[in-house]
Amino acid sequence: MWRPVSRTVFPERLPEDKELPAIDVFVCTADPNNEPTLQVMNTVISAMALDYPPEKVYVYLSDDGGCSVTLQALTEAWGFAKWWLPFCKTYGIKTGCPEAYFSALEDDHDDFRGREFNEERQKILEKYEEFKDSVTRIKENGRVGGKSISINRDHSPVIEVIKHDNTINTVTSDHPKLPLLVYVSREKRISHPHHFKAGALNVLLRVSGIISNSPYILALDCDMYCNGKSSARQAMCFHLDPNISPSLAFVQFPQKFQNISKKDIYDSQWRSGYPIWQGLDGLEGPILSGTGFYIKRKTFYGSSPQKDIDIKELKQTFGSSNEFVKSVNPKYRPDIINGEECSKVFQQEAQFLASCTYEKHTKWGEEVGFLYCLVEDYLTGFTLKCKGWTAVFCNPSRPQFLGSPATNLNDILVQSTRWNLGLLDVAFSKFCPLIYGPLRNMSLLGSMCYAGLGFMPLYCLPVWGLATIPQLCLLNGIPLYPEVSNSFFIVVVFIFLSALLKHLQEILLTGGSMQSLWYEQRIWMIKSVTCHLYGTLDAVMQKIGMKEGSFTITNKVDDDEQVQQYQMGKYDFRTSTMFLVPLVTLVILNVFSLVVGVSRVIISGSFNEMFVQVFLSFYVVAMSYPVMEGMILRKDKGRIPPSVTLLSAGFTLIFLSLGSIVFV
Ligand SMILES: O=c1ccn([C@@H]2O[C@H](COP(=O)(O)OP(=O)(O)O[C@H]3O[C@H](CO)[C@@H](O)[C@H](O)[C@H]3O)[C@@H](O)[C@H]2O)c(=O)[nH]1
Ligand SMILES: [Mn+2]
Repeated sequence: MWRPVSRTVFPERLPEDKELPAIDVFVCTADPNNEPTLQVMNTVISAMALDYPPEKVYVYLSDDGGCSVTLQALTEAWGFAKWWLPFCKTYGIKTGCPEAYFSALEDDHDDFRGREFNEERQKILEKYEEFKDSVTRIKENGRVGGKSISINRDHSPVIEVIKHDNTINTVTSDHPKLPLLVYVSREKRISHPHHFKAGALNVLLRVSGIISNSPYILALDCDMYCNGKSSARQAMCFHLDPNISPSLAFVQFPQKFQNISKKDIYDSQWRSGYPIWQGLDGLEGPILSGTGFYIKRKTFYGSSPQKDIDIKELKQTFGSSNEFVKSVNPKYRPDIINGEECSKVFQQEAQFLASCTYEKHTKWGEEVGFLYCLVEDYLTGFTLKCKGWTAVFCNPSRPQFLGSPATNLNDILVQSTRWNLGLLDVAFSKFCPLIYGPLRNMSLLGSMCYAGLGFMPLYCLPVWGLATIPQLCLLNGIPLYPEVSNSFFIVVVFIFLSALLKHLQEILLTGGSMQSLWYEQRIWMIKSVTCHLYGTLDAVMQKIGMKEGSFTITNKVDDDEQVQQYQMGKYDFRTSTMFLVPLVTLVILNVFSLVVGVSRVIISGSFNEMFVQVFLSFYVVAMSYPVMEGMILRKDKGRIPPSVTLLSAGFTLIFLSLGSIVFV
C-alpha cells in the first residue's frame, strides 16, 4: 500500500552526549576549476560545526583532483574553523556555513544581540575575509599560465591529518575542541579505472576505518553545505531508536537548493522526486540520494541486518590490510584516536588502503562498499534494501542541507544525460529492479518505484513518438485518433487531462503555482527529447562495448550573466549543437504541421477527425514558445544560433520526406 510518511524527531530525548556514537563525515571534491575551492571549504567547515560533540566528529575530504591547492586551502579552513566554531557555539548561530551566514542568506536575528556580539561578529568576519583572501591567493599561485589549476591524474596517494592535536580532548577557552580533519587524495594512475565518486567514497571508507572507524557516516557532495546544525542529532533519533535501529541502514535528508529562481524554468528543485521518497518511506524507505544521508558503516560490509560478516572470507572480501580487516569489527577503536601520534606505520597503511591496486581481487564495488556505476547512490541504496535493510526519509521544515542549483540549460542537460545513462545501465543489468527486487526482500510497489526511475530515460520513446507521428500523419492526411463526435474521444481527453491534472496537483501540494506547470512540462519535454535520448543511446553503446561511461563533473561555477538570465526566467541556449538540434527540429516540424494541418482542416472540413492531431501540434508549439523566441527574436548571447536553426531545418526536411514515404 502506498502510505506517504512524514516524520518528526525529538532530539531532546537522545542520550547524553558522552553516549552518542561517533560520525565520520565524507566530503568529495574532484576538480577545483569546476568546484570553487571556497565553496568546498565552506561545506567542510559547516560539517565541522554540526551540533554534535566535536570529539565524535571526523571530517574527511576526498580530493579526486589531487591538487595541492585543495590541501593548502583545507589547512587554512582548519585555521578559520578555530575561530568560527566557538563563535557559532557561543551565540547559537543556526547555520555552520560561514558564507551563508555572512552573505545574509541566513536569518539569524543579529540585530537584537547587543554590542559584545557585534564586536565579536565583526572580528570573525575579518577572520573570514582573511581566510577568503588566502584561498584566493592559493588558487592564484596554483594556476598554470594564469588559467586553470591542473588536475593531477597520475599521482601517489596523499593522506594528511590536518591537525592532530594531543590536547584534542581538553577544553580551554583559547583551545577549542575541533573535529579531526583529514585530507585524502587517493592514488590515481591513468591505466587504472578509478570508478568516479563511488571509488573515492570506498577509499574514504577504508582510510577512515583505520583512523576513526565511526559507526555512522554522513556523506556530502562538496556543494551541499550543512544549513542546519542539528541534522546529526535528528538522524540519531532514528539510528538509536531500538524499534527501528536493527534494520535501519540510512536516514536520508532531501537535497534542497538555495537561490532557486521564482520561475524555476529548469525544475532545478526536482519537485516530482520527493513525494516519491515520502511514499517509499512507507515501504522499505527512500532512495539513497548521493548526499545528505547518515548511513550505518556496517551496511557497507556486505552483511544483512540478520547476518553478520563472514569472518573466514575477510581478506578475500576486503583486501589484505590487517588494520582494515580489524576495523570491520564495529567495536574496534583504532589507536590514532587514543591520542597516539600519527605514526609512520599508520601513514604507510593508509597509503596502501588508498592505492589504486588495493581493490584487485577483492569485493569492493561489487559486493561491499559503494557499488560501482555512474549512479552509485541509486544502486547501492537499492541493493541494501534487497538485503533487508530499511531507510527513513527525514524532511524537517528547516532544510538541513543546501546546494547550489544548476542555473543554465547546458549544465542541466549534461548532468541529466549522465544520470540517464547511469540509471538505464542499472535497469538493464542483473540488478533490474523489476526482477532483482521482487526476487529478494523488496515489495512490488517499492521495486516499481526503483524501476520507474531506472527506466525513466525511455520516456524519450513516447515523447519522440508523440512529437512526430501524429504530426507526420496529419501532414499526410491520415487520422489517428477518434473523431470529436465519437464516444471514444472522451477517453483521449480523459488521459490527457488526468496526466496534466496529476502534475498540477503535485505542484500545488508542494507550494508551486499554476504557472509552474508550464515551466515543468516544458523542461520535461526538453529533457525527454534530448538527454533522455542521449542517455539511452549512451547506455546502448556502453552495453555493446562501443563507449565507456564517464562522470562529467557538474559545473558549479556561476557565470553572473547566466545567473541573471536564470533569475529572470530566460532560457540560456548556450549549449552544444547536439542538444539543440533535436529540440529545434521538433519545434520546426510541429510549427509546420500546425500551419499545414489547420489549412487542411479548413479546406477539407476534416476538423472532426483531425482535431487531436492539430491540437497536439498546437500544444507542442505553445510549449515551445521560448525556443522559437530563441530562434527568431532574441539577439543576445543566450539565443539559438542561426546555424543550428538551419541544420535543424535540414533534419525536418528529412523527417518530412521519411513521413511521406512511410505514411503514404
Ligand atoms: O570522479 C569523481 C566524480 C565526482 N566526484 C564528486 O561527486 C560529487 C557529485 O558530483 P557532481 O558533479 O556534483 O554530480 P551531480 O550530478 O550534481 O550529483 C548527483 O548525482 C551523483 C551520481 O548519481 C550523486 O553521487 C550525487 O550525490 C548527486 O548530487 C561531487 O562532490 C564531486 O566532487 C568525485 O569525488 N569523484
Ligand atoms: Mn552536484
